[in-house]
Amino acid sequence: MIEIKNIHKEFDGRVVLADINAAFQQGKVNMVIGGSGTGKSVLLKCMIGILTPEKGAVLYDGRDFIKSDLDQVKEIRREMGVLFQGGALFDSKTVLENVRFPLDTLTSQTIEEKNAQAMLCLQRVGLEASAHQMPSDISGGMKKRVGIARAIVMNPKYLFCDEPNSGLDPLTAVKIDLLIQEITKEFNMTTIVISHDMNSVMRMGEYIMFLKDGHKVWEGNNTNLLLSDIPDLQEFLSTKLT
Ligand SMILES: Nc1ncnc2c1ncn2[C@@H]1O[C@H](COP(=O)(O)OP(=O)(O)OP(=O)(O)O)[C@@H](O)[C@H]1O
Repeated sequence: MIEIKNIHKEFDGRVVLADINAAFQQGKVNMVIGGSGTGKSVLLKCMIGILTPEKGAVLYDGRDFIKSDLDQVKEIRREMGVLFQGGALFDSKTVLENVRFPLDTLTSQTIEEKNAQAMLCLQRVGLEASAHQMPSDISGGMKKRVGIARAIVMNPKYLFCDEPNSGLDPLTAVKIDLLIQEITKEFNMTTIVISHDMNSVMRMGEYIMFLKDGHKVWEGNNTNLLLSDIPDLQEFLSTKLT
């Protein structure tokens, strides 16, 4: 489980996250939704340590990430997998080398062990046949799957996905959602997905947090989302569902 407590972040005096609290459950797909510029990515960056909030705590199974010493920060970081928006693959590396990259930088395994582990993850996402291709030679959906394989190569406890469906056609988006759902259950991970895509939210949002202007306005799940009578949420949904 990941808990965030009173996360407060500002840039040059402008508040972009105001006292955000949430508990993201293990074995579930937890989603952060909201309009553009409402603080979703800043929240994710505060959680994975790219940004430091002015106030608040991020607890990884009780371990306070922000207050941790360097050794514990490293330990928690090794337990995180991140699927960045756009995939963030290295163009000059093959698919296999991209997936192997975390193992190359964070482990002392032999090359054979690392290749075997990377191939297992590529098999898991159905891309073993593309191991030796370059990112420029594969489709957008395949790139996302490579990004997922790389995110899970260290057997993470916590998986973060920033807009996993952006730029994908609807059919490929469904496949990526299913894959994220399946691996969340398979590895019992705490998965956090940032999304704009209401189809995706309705498909897999077991816990959903709605942000508006840096405030948490609503939380719930995909069965009670449409029943909410919160005006800000209704307005957001009306722009997405029409
Ligand atoms: N490094 C930064 N310096 C200053 N302001 C920033 C920085 N990063 C984000 N912001 C501001 O913080 C606010 C929240 O941004 P954020 O990227 O979290 O939005 P978002 O909800 O993820 O939007 P989108 O869905 O469009 O990606 C925005 O007003 C943005 O301009």
